[in-house]
This record gives sequence, C-alpha cells and structure tokens, in this order.
Amino acid sequence: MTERLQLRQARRLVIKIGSALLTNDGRGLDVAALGLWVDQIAELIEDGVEVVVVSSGSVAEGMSRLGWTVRPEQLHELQAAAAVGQMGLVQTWEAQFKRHDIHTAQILLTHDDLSDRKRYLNGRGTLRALLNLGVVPIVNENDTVVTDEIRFGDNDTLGALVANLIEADGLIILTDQLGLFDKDPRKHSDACLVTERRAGDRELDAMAGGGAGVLGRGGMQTKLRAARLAARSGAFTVIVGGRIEGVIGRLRQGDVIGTLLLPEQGRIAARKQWLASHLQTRGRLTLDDGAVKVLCLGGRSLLPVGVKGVSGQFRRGEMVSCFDQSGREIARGLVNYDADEARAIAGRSSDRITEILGYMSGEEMIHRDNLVIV
Ligand SMILES: Nc1ncnc2c1ncn2[C@@H]1O[C@H](COP(=O)(O)OP(=O)(O)O)[C@@H](O)[C@H]1O
Ligand SMILES: N[C@@H](CCC(=O)OP(=O)(O)O)C(=O)O
Repeated sequence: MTERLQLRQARRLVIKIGSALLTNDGRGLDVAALGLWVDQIAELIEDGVEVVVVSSGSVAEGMSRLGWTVRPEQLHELQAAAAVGQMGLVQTWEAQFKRHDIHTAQILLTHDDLSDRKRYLNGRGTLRALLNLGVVPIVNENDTVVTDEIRFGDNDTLGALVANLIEADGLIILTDQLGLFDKDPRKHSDACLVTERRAGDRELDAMAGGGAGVLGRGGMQTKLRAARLAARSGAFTVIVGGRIEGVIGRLRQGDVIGTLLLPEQGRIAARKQWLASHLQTRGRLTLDDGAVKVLCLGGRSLLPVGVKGVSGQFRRGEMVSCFDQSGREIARGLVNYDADEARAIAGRSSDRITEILGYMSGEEMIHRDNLVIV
C-alpha cells in the first residue's frame, strides 16, 4: 500500500499514548511497556525523526499512587490525582529516555494556550527549540488549571493540536485496540479492522463508538475527530494497538497494521490554503529586489535585511502582506515581530536583532513555514 510510505518518509511525528495502555488498565504505570516504546522512539530519533510524545496517564497514575480504585467525580479530586500522577509520569519518561542519553522536557498545555495567537507562537517556538536540541517533549494537558469549559477533554485532541502546532507529518495514536474497527470490538466479536481511509470519510462516524474505557475519556470518536483536526494541517493519523510488538518500528517500515487516516491534501498545500484563506492582513512590508527574488524562488524565509518599509499596526503572529517596490503583492505571511519592532529591525542583519530589540524571537521577519507566495 503506497500510502504507508508516508510513515517511512515522516520527519516529524507526534506519538500519543492513552491512559488505558500506559497504566496497564489502571494498575499504575506500566514501566516495562513504556520502556519498550522509548526504545522504539529512540530508534526513530536515531533515524533523524523529530518526536513529540503526548502522554496521558497522570490521573490514572495519581489514582494508583493515592490508592483510589474509583475515578473521582469531583473536578478538584481529578486535578489532585493528576498533579500527583504527573510526577511519576515525567520521572518515568525521563528515566527511560536517559538509558538512550536523550533528555525529555515536560510541557503542560491548556486549550487557551493554543487559541491565543501569541501563546501559540511561543509554544511553537519552545517545542521547535526543544526538537532542535534533540530533546523529546512530553506533553500532557495542564490538568491543575483547566476547568470544564477549557479542557481538551481528551488527549487525542491535544495530540492533534500539537501536530498542527509543530506541523508534524503524522500523528500516531497508540491505544488498547488494534485500531479503528467497523464497530466497537469490545461489544462485537465480528468487528473488522479498518486499514485505510480518508480522515474526512463520513462513513467512519457510525463506526466509532463514543464510549471509552474506565480510565480514558475519549473512545474512538475523539480519535477520529483528532485525525480530522490533524488532517487540516496535512498530517496523517494512525490509530494502532500499542501492545503490538515493535509497533512503532513496524509502522516505520510500512507494515499494514492499525488504521491509517489520510488527509485530503498534503501538508504544505493544507498550510498554504489555511494561510491564504483564513486571516486578514494587518500590515504591509515593502521588500527590496533581492528579497523579492529569493521569495519567488520558493522555500525561503524573509529576513529583516530584505525589508525596506513597514506600514500598519500589527502584532507578532498576525498576517502581513509583502510588496515589491512597484507595489505588486508578492507574498503573505505571519510576522515574527510587532510593527514597531519590525520597523526597528527592517534593513538590518539578523545578528543585530538582539542588540536592537533586547531579545530575539526568530532570525526571520517571516519564517518560510508561515509564508505563502501569492
Ligand atoms: N469502532 C471502534 N473500534 C475500536 N475501538 C472502539 C470502537 N468504538 C469504540 N471503541 C472503544 O474505544 C476504546 C479506546 O478508547 P479510550 O479508552 O479512550 O483509549 P485511550 O485511553 O487509548 O485513549 C476501546 O477500548 C474500545 O472499547
Ligand atoms: N490529562 C489526562 C488525560 C486523560 C485522557 O483523556 O486520556 P486518554 O483517554 O488517553 O486520551 C491524564 O493524563 O490523565
């Protein structure tokens, strides 16, 4: 199946591991299983793949540490369990990755963090920096501060949002079933595994039951929704059994295991479409001829040195238009600096940004990933 080649070619992946799997169905963290996934992730990293782990399990691990056998109803009790359990979770990830001389970093996110443009950019910057440093970010929802309204509600959605955030090639969801079946396999012994579909395929809705296990919250419905969300930035999703021996390595080899849910369009096309259609422009940059030439060749970022003029009042992260000196629009993109800062660094070399502004939020005025030629 040629689509499985995408797994071999992926350079950046988000791997989400669900509560039921990680906590051995509630018996506390399954350190042995976690160690095996870490060995496989270390191999991916060795192979040049950047990996972000989205790890559930804090509530379940907290319950187990506190000796609770029934998931509490009260939000504060859940949050307390999560706070206790998160300690064990990150300690275990760090200890397991240490065997491979790989550092980990704890990232706790709320929905608000990703809907606020500035925090979104900062989160993305931090994740990128960690990946550049060869560190594996271990992401979970920030259960301590979330309330019902702002909860992701499940880590499947969080996994997809992180995949959007870092423009991952794919999202791998490890769960307690072999993949998505045409009906809930816990209830129907004749259920058949779905191997490959378009994420947007409406037939899938009827197949994915909402009910999750006792520990998890999502069920297959949230996994399907996550796949659709990931597809918006052109990422594929695989829903697959985390207990399959060598699961991550086998996916990487292109083995047909689990359910592959494909985006309607490729990553770059999806991103560019989003950039071109979703945002209003807030300002204008006038570029010198050199910058125009470089941008038109494609695949390059816009550096401050190529900017001759800045107009409008825009904030970092907002969309601006780029014009050549005859007034022709060349490109649009999400700018890395507020308007006043952009004015101060226009025409200057990137290595002077810190000296001029006192800080740097990227050597580019607009990063190539956030730039679309019009
Ligand atoms: N069509 C389906 N295919 C597979 N599993 C399904 C389906 N419909 C519902 N489920 C249920 O979803 C559960 C997995 O979801 P969940 O418990 O949230 O896992 P996780 O903790 O890995 O996120 C399965 O154990 C299964 O009972
Ligand atoms: N932040 C919570 C997430 C729980 C959760 O929804 O898990 P999952 O069912 O695996 O998506 C935890 O760590 O327990």
